[in-house]
Amino acid sequence: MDKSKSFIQHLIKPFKIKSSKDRKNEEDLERIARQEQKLFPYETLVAATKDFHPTHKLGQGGFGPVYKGKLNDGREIAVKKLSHSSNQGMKEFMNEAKLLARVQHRNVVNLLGYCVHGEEKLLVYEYVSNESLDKFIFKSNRREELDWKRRFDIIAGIARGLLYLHEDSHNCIIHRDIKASNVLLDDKWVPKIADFGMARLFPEDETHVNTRVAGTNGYMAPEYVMHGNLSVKADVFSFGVLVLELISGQRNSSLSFNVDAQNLLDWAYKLFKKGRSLELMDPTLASSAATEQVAMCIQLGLLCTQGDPQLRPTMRRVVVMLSKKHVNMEEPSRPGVPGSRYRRSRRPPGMSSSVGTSGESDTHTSDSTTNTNSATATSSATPRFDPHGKRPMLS
Ligand SMILES: Nc1ncnc2c1ncn2[C@@H]1O[C@H](COP(=O)(O)OP(=O)(O)OP(=O)(O)O)[C@@H](O)[C@H]1O
Repeated sequence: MDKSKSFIQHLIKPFKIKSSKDRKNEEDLERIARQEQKLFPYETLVAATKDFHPTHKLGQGGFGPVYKGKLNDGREIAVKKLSHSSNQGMKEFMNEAKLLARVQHRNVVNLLGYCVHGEEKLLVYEYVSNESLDKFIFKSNRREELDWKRRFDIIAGIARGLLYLHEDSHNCIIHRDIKASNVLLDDKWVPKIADFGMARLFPEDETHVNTRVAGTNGYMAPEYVMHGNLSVKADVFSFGVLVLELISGQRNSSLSFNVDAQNLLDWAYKLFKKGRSLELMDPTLASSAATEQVAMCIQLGLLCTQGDPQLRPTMRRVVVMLSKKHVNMEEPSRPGVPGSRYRRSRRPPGMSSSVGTSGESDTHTSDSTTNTNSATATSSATPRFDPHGKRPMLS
């Protein structure tokens, strides 16, 4: 009986007059479908940025100019026009962008979608209203805006964002370019990691040489610079450098005062060994610092920048350490000598793209509980090159 009733209801359902609730549901579904598509019409971006007007330009990065825009629904966006040096085909670009647009986390700059127009390729990001971290920590007139609590929360947020990219997003994403200028701050000082997955959008072939220039930066893990061995531990190294920069207000690549050390890592290690870590601290933090927490973060920064990638903790362990009041931490060994970035060189044949999807050669396995080797660094004797454009020139 019940069965036949439901059969009849099923038959008459399509003929029922739609209620406003039904219509609303349908509209919602359409909206969700459109959002899922993540494909922005070019005209929408032209209107949002006032035809890419120079006054809307936020800056020029290595991948092309970035413009601020506002969508009709009021959302603010940042539109990155990829330079034509990306030799990726349209279909591949759309596939990769679609994949990256699924990467969503509070501590990464979310990619809202993408657009293709003729030869042009564009990425549409959520707009992050405050500036990048480097504009605060290295500028004497802005340092005070970041007291210790804010800096600690920023460290913890970046750690969570990186953990997500490494372990919790659909594919493992090794960022490769963690640095202060790639962390944007929102109006509540929440840190957002920018520029993840760019290597996926800029694959190279042997005939294509991108002229992206990157200067010395002091963030790159030595094993990556020297041997092209890429693993999540390269990001852990860069994260460690960033932690020590956030605490000291000094750039690793250029200490602004005279100390008996080659760079910030070396200085931090020497102070740590003498039991005087806190001397590393930015003087503007004196009144707000929780000294025990600062000392813990210095030790954490040193653990992350150890020369041996296998000794560096995973981001999962970093997040755990940061969430505890008291942690037993290992004694850090000597820091690695950070690498510099030079003009991109050609990629050797057979090198895969950067996101560590399974089956690619830049793979890793993350050990989420221990501090032992979680990186399966590539062990080829031939140096391998990062298709991001930040390559060492080894010859
Ligand atoms: N989502 C965003 N919201 C707000 N501003 C942004 C956003 N993305 C980028 N910007 C700004 O646009 C400018 C260019 O950024 P982009 O990331 O392209 O290059 P960069 O970080 O300056 O250099 P590089 O490409 O070498 O990392 C920067 O000033 C950055 O702060």
